[in-house]
This record gives sequence, C-alpha cells and structure tokens, in this order.
Amino acid sequence: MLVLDNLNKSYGGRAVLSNLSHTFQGGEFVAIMGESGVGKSTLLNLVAGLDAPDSGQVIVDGTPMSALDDAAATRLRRSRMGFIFQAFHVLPHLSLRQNVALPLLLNRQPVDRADALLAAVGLAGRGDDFPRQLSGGELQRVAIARALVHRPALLLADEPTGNLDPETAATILGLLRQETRASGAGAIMVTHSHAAAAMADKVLLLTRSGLKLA
Ligand SMILES: Nc1ncnc2c1ncn2[C@@H]1O[C@H](COP(=O)(O)OP(=O)(O)OP(=O)(O)O)[C@@H](O)[C@H]1O
Repeated sequence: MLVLDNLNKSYGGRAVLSNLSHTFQGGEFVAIMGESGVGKSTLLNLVAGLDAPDSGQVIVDGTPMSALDDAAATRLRRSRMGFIFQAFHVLPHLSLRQNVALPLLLNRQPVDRADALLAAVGLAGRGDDFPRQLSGGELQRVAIARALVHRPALLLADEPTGNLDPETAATILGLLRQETRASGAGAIMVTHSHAAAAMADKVLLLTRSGLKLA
C-alpha cells in the first residue's frame, strides 16, 4: 500500500502540488490523467524518490520514505519498485540482456528471466544487441522489460506507451496488466492516452485540488 500524506511541492516559488493526499491499495492498477503541467510527472517522481516533497510524506507499506537513510531507501526502491520513465534511458554500454537483467543482479536474483521478458516485449533473440541498434519504440520496450523483470510490488510508469504505435502499445499494456496481475503488483501509470487508461482498474484525474476519480 502506498500513502501520499499531505504532499506539497513547489518549483521556483510556484506551487505544483498542494496538500495532496491519496491512498493507493496494493495490487491496484491506477491510471493518472490530467492536463499538461498539472504535476503528474512530479507526483510520480516524488513516489519514485527522484525528487523530495517540500513537506508531507510518501509512505510505502507503512514506512515513511523520509525515515530511511539513502541506502535503505535505495534498497526499498530497488526491490519493491519498477520504473518506466522516459528519462530512464537504458545503459548504452550494456547489451539488451544485461540491461534487462540489471534489477535481478542488484537484487541478487537469478538472471535467467531476462530473456523471457525480452521475448515478451517482442525482442526475442535480440539479447546480445546494444541500445544504439534499436529504435525509440524498441528502447521503450527494453525499459518495460527491465521494469517488470524482478516482479516489483509497485510499477511506476510515465507514459509507458508514448513512443509506440497503437498495436504495439496495446500488446505492451496487455503485458503490463498480465505481469502485475500474476504477481499481485500495483501500478501507477501516468498517461494522456484514453486507450491506455481504459486498461486500468481505476482512472484518477489530477487537478489543482488533488486526485479524484475520473
Ligand atoms: N525540475 C523542475 N524544475 C522546475 N520546474 C519543474 C521541474 N519539474 C517540473 N517542473 C514544473 O512543474 C510543473 C508540473 O510539471 P509535470 O512534468 O509534473 O507536469 P505533467 O502534469 O506531468 O505534464 P505533462 O502532461 O505535460 O507531461 C510544470 O510547470 C513544470 O514546468
């Protein structure tokens, strides 16, 4: 379970998120929509720990992230979360297989699931390729395979299908649903796509006054 408790975040004196509170149940696949600039990515960044709130708490399974030191927070994110963020590029000097296996290595798990995940995102047999040999949409699919490979309890996705054609997007969204259901994982997906949002258990709209059911 993930609790956002009275989060506030400003940039340069301009409030982006104000007194934002919400509880996400474990295993829930939630889409967050809202107009451009309203703070959807900011919200995801706070949950991911890429940015810190000015005040308020992000509480993961009862533990306030601010109560953890950097090493403990990193361990928790690494083991419990999967990330599909546009800014999270795959690492150029690692093969696709090594990129996808990274969360397994970091969590000291067997790396043999990496090839299965590459196959699941339509990149079977490409494990020895390097990121420079891939298109933007293929790179996005590597990022998706990497986000799912260690069966995270919570998947955080920022426009996960933004670079994909509608058919591939539908396949990838199906995979996200299937993987999260199979492992009982929750997901928070920021998207402008109504087709993507339609796959979610619940669609929330972020506005200046907070998160509410769409
Ligand atoms: N690191 C930052 N420094 C300064 N301003 C920022 C930073 N990150 C976000 N902002 C500002 O915060 C506001 C919210 O940005 P955010 O990216 O969260 O919006 P969004 O709802 O995800 O938008 P979009 O749908 O266009 O991606 C924007 O006005 C943006 O300029």
